[in-house]
Amino acid sequence: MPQPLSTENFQVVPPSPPIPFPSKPNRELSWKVASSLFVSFRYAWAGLTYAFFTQRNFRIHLLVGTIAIGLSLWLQLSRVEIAIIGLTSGLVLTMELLNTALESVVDLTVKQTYHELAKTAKDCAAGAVLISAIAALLVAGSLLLPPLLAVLGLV
Ligand SMILES: Nc1ncnc2c1ncn2[C@@H]1O[C@H](COP(=O)(O)OP(=O)(O)OP(=O)(O)O)[C@@H](O)[C@H]1O
Repeated sequence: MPQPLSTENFQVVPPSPPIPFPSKPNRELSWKVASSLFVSFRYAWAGLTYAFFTQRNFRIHLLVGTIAIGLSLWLQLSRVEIAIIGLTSGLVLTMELLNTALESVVDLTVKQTYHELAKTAKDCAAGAVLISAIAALLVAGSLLLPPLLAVLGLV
């Protein structure tokens, strides 16, 4: 027959106070917070122009992505195919921007000193860009290349 539960082995925990729902972001450590949506876009644009003028790889990926989207429109691929090519091109550029952001944070943290963790962070970020670029190549190879070769009369 089941024994009635005893409270002897239980610890009475007072109920914790409810966690207040944050009405404002906690950004006390930030030097500056964008005051409006328009200002946020301006900072985002500043990041994009910084990456464009300082990162050769970003410029290359932007050019290749633009060519890929232009070709997919010219070859009249389906809407889904154009969307996949657009998404993949955007992914590579996004990875490149995140890589640039992470490089800046690492440099800010360790300056010009060697640190094994700095190396891991930068190498992994570079690896992420490489993976996205390989994925983009696969997408281009399977969606763009066959119709392009057909239009050029090579198959
Ligand atoms: N502070 C550091 N400590 C240890 N290794 C570092 C440090 N800074 C850079 N490295 C090594 O040097 C490599 C190149 O660094 P860099 O800052 O040029 O990054 P990157 O990703 O190659 O740059 P980019 O994307 O501009 O080509 C890194 O991948 C990392 O292996």
